[in-house]
Amino acid sequence: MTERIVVVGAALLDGGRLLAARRSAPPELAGRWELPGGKVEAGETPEAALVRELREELGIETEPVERIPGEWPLKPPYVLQVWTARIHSGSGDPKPLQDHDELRWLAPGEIWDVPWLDQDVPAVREAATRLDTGPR
Ligand SMILES: Nc1nc2c([nH]c(=O)n2[C@H]2C[C@H](O)[C@@H](COP(=O)(O)OP(=O)(O)OP(=O)(O)O)O2)c(=O)[nH]1
Repeated sequence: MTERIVVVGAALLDGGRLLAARRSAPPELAGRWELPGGKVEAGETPEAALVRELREELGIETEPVERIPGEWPLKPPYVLQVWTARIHSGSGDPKPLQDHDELRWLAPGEIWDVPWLDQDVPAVREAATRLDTGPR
């Protein structure tokens, strides 16, 4: 069996906008934009990993809403799964505490204004279709 490690990404939706995060490391990914998140650890559910990663990386408390159907290959053995998520009220604004050096809330017409990681493009396309109906 080949090892397969799930990376969870958050499509954080707020006010009809999607949060994009610019990676600061490693060098081959730095400067490109992604959905914040990270690797699911042993014994952890993807939803718990998402909440933990967003707390660590952005300093926010969040709630996963729904899994976006599909799974996208990253550098083996990693695969990307994406959940839409919302920020708890009173949690404050996300801050680039770890792994990122800039954050942007993208309105529907701005989704393709940032250079996403190539492997994130199909997932972002799916996430963008949820903007109209996402939490406000
Ligand atoms: N978080 C995240 N990682 C992504 C995306 N697209 C993509 O190729 N990756 C890659 C980058 C990394 O090689 C891997 C996830 O690593 P990470 O650095 O975000 O995860 P982590 O916090 O758990 O990592 P670590 O520092 O604990 O090793 O997946 C994405 O949209 N979000």
